[in-house]
Amino acid sequence: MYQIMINDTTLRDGEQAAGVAFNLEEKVAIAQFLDTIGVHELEVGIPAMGEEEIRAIVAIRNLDLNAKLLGWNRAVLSDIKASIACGLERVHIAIPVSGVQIAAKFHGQWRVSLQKLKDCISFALDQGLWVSVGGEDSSRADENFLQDVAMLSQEWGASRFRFCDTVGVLDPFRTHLKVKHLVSTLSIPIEIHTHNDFGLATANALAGIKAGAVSVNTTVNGLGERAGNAALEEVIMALKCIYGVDLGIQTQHLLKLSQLVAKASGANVQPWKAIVGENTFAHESGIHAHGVLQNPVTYEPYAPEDVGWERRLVIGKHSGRHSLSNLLEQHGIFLDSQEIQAILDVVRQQSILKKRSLTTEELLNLVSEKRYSHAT
Ligand SMILES: CC(=O)SCCNC(=O)CCNC(=O)[C@H](O)C(C)(C)COP(=O)(O)OP(=O)(O)OC[C@H]1O[C@@H](n2cnc3c(N)ncnc32)[C@H](O)[C@@H]1OP(=O)(O)O
Ligand SMILES: O=C(O)CCC(=O)C(=O)O
Repeated sequence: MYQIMINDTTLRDGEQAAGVAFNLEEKVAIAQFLDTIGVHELEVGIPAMGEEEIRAIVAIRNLDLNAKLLGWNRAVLSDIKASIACGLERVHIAIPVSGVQIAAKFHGQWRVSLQKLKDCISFALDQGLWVSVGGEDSSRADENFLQDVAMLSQEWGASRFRFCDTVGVLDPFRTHLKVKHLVSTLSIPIEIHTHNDFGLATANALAGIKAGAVSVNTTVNGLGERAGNAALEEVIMALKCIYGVDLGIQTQHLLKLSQLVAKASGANVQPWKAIVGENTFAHESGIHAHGVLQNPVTYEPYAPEDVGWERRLVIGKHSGRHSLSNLLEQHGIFLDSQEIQAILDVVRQQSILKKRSLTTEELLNLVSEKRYSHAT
């Protein structure tokens, strides 16, 4: 596969998640972290939002990061001027391309909106900026119209075109078809931007990449509009482990990054969230724990350290003898199989009553209450 670039939009589309508002320090810390681990490009925000946003973007720009920085703009000249005021050298200009969006936002006047796009690209180029164009709602657009807008963007001087599945309605097969078609007709690179309304954002992002997109938009934890975007950590790890494509990103820090963004966004990730959820390397079920004790590869697709986790064996309703003995032995407690089974029976009852697994302390108390501690 060709060189894939991540253009992370946690600081733009991620922050658009309803109820999320990063302050300047949080935006700076997230940008710095993303840069440190080697993310190639950051969509840092929307300068047109005004003073506060501009201050944060300027602070990020002043960090002199390795990552390229991109400002998001509408096809509105004052937006581009705001990006310039931030000192950004790269601007992304978005334009709706579906019938439904053009009707609702531009009263159907697609010629007017294309003229605005042309004027904005031309103005940005005159100012020496690098320009990317986004086809908002590309997935629902008429294919010929989308093609025309992309070709015109290229002709007018854009250096990249973003294919957006704005409301997350594609599946990987249709994503592949649509992106492949664009890739085969344009000479500028394609970026894929996907949403998770049907839980397919990461799969669709990968399908876009397979079809030839060389840049992919992600957000940490999949944060973003409605059901969110393709998650940075999922795209990176899927590319690495499923396709064997190493983006050169320091994946061992992905968990810490996730925690930083969860805190700043006030949105915790669910325990079963791929890569960064707290259950990712937690094994309770007896059959799984037994397998993992023999060889972790039985139930782990990659090593926990690869993303910053440690493996956890959890004792609860579904545990079996092997993991219980293993845990007790780590505390110097050696029981025979009858004793282990008796403890397991109580563990099951207590887990149901407490509606959770048992802590190590609870388990050790249980053993001593049951007077098995003599077996040490
Ligand atoms: C799919 C996406 O994620 S797109 C990104 C969406 N992100 C955001 O909206 C977050 C930040 N947005 C904001 O702070 C504000 O919406 C602003 C500053 C951009 C604009 O604010 P306001 O001037 O108050 O306008 P408001 O948000 O109510 O309406 C949007 C306006 O932008 C226009 N617009 C929307 N998209 C585009 C576009 N791509 N190009 C040009 N104009 C556009 C709309 O037609 C509407 O114009 P109108 O005021 O002439 O009717
Ligand atoms: O950049 C664009 O064109 C729009 C990006 C976006 O957030 C979307 O379409 O969901």
